[in-house]
Amino acid sequence: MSEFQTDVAPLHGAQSTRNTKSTGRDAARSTAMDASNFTAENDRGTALVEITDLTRSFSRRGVPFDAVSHVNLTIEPGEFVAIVGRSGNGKSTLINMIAGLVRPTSGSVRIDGHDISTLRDRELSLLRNSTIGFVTQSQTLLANLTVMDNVTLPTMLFGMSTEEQGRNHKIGRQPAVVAPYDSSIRQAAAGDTTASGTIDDPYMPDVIAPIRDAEQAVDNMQEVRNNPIEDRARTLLERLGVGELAESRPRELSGGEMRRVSIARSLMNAPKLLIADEPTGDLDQTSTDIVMRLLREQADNGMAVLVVTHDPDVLTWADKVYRMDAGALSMASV
Ligand SMILES: Nc1ncnc2c1ncn2[C@@H]1O[C@H](COP(=O)(O)OP(=O)(O)OP(=O)(O)O)[C@@H](O)[C@H]1O
Repeated sequence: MSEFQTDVAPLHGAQSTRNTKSTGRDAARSTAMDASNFTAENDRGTALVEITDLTRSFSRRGVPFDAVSHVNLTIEPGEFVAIVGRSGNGKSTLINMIAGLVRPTSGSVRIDGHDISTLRDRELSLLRNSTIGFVTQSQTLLANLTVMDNVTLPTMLFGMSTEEQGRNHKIGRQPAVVAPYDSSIRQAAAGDTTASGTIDDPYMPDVIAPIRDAEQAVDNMQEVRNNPIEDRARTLLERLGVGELAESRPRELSGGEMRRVSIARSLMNAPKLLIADEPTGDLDQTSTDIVMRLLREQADNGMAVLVVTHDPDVLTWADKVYRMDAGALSMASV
């Protein structure tokens, strides 16, 4: 077993989504988020993602059209799904609806047993922060933080103590950290005006959880030095081939390096569902293989992985490949 598997994989294995009963992560999460009336347990079946007859309409020059049209899709824990399709065919709109960033026109998205259309903004934010890791197509690292601070920042935003993090780590539990939803992190970085990637949607609710003491969280970064959270971040960065960049600033990184750092950040929370929009977009073959091997391992440890890609190399790692064509989703032959 590799060093990475020793240090990182047990976090996933210990709370495999194949076991959807209450886990240490659930307990820690509810404590840290004060969400006693909200659990992310999937008590309605085994599928982590259930999309039913999902449609999203936009209009262009006054003419309505379906960017996503009557899509049905189910993703089980441990399943690696890839979606391909030409530009403008609705892939990003679909994954943004799955992540709760864009409201459907009709149809439903059920994540981990919850119909997200029935959730209030705060509940949706909690579900997303506790369940989903999201790697966006655009770069969203915070320019005024180091790579290490970017990767560990999500663990700070809900204020779990270092002691608590260490306790959970020792027993193989997932610390109560938030999935790195890029916009919320961007907002958390006071004065950061360089990050991009805002999803501009008139129907998008304010689903970003209020970030308590975000600036203080950044100030408290030193507190997490030499603790299990930082160890995990470093292990992920090393696994992704960017470990030596931990103290660098994003402006010092290439596009492919930033992409890998974003992937590390998305995995910090060991989310039940990882959504990645073109995760290998800036990467050469070697780096693509490194990233895909890591994502494949996450799926093998129970994470549901959904990747949108134009990269044929990615498809060989997936369990299922779908094609998006004019908003309609169909199974693709690879
Ligand atoms: N907010 C919006 N308002 C109007 N039209 C939109 C909006 N967002 C997306 N669209 C349109 O919906 C269609 C699908 O866009 P989407 O970004 O989902 O495609 P995509 O398959 O992800 O493309 P790419 O591969 O280039 O990222 C496109 O025609 C796009 O112009």
